[in-house]
Amino acid sequence: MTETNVKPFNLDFDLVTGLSKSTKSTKRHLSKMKGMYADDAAFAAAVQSGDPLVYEFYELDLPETSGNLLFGTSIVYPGKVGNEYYMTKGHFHTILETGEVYYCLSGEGAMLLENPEGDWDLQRFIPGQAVYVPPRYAHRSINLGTEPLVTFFTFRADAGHDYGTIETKGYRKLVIEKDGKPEIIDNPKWK
Ligand SMILES: O=P(O)(O)OC[C@H]1O[C@](O)(CO)[C@@H](O)[C@@H]1O
Ligand SMILES: [Fe+2]
Repeated sequence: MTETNVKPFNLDFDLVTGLSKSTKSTKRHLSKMKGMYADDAAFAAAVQSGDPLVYEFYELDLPETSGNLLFGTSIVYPGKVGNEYYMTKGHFHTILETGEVYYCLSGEGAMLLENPEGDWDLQRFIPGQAVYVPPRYAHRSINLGTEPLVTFFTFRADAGHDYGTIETKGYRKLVIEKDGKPEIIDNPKWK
């Protein structure tokens, strides 16, 4: 398939659950996130006792060209590993200069962003709020509530996902629960 012969189509995404009846999601269980949470003992215990589903999202089968847009929902379930909220792995785009847009449909949480130059930011997700991920920023969604955090995203189809940097270096910041409230702290594992 080329960019020019993709036909118009539509897909359903539930506004509350984020799930689609017409296409299959990609699921990430906790065991796929080794080393990403600060508390290794809490991580191992949670994997041992059932390896919970942390998040799922939709990956469209479109040609990965600069003229196409990939889109779908991302659903981060509520929960914590130790005192750290459930989150996505997070990634830079392989083409670092490509941005992305997220729009929160339900739940509450935040997007943690950081660029290679060391700037970082936490943008709040509440239903109806859009968050812009500028070029160069790694992005990770975090569920800070008690319901699934559902966002709709779209980005240039050739952007690609660079997980390596986050897997080896980690994020500069973490979001943990302290006295019942989210708090941003330095990541003790950041290299
Ligand atoms: O790529 P991660 O960090 O595992 O998180 C997946 C999310 O990121 C995206 O790749 C969009 O940036 C979606 O496919 C999905 O919502
Ligand atoms: Fe992305």
